[in-house]
Amino acid sequence: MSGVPALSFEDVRLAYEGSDMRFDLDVIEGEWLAVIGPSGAGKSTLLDLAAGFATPDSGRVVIGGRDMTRVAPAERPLSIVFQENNLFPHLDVFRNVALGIAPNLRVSKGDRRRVMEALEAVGLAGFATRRPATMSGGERQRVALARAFLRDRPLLLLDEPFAALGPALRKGMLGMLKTLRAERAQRPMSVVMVTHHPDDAAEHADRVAFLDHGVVLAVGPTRAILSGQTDPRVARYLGTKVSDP
Ligand SMILES: Nc1ncnc2c1ncn2[C@@H]1O[C@H](COP(=O)(O)OP(=O)(O)OP(=O)(O)O)[C@@H](O)[C@H]1O
Repeated sequence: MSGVPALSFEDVRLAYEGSDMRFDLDVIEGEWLAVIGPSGAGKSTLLDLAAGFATPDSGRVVIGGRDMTRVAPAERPLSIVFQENNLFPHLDVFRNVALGIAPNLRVSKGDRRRVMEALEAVGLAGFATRRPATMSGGERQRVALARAFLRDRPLLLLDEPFAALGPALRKGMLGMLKTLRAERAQRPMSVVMVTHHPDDAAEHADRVAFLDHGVVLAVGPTRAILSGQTDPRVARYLGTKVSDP
């Protein structure tokens, strides 16, 4: 896939005890890239490196054409949604979302309107004064999505944010994400989504990167990668049989 990279890992190396990682990967502006691979492959670490929660031993992390390798997480032009613990438990839903645009929680009238619109967009119009502990997992993840979209950063990192939800709810959440993203088609948000569900990748991703043992073993168009035909190691992971050419 050609185009301007929104995020590049340029020979990024990181060694933890027992695992060596080395990433070379471009995420193209406006694409939805799914990251799949076995447990321990380095998928979350890849996102941590992009977000600045991990610092490479060598190599560069470039976001929007700027070297961000040593830039603090808060200064990076991206949002990240994790599987859980995205919200501050002592703040109500309104404040949790408002943090996306007003880190000191000094909220103008315009901000207030935008927060309420974001909550409405994720179907949580009546939830502004609720605390996260009183909500379901799916509702909490919708709050996190509302905040991510309100922040309006060009890059959205998803670390299995819907993994703890049932299949129908997960599908619904991904559909909502797709809709929210389509609403700003003139400023496409690049998405990097770690998932253990190839079906989710098949439905939403433009491309898939397959990681194993800390390296990107295969990357390419979703259908080609998920067919298992491009790399037998992907086929083994997916449990698919590769037919003879
Ligand atoms: N902060 C850390 N300190 C030491 N080792 C780490 C750290 N973070 C990750 N690792 C190790 O790096 C390797 C990759 O971990 P990572 O969480 O990125 O894998 P993953 O592909 O996301 O796995 P899973 O699908 O199980 O979430 C693992 O061996 C893990 O133990």
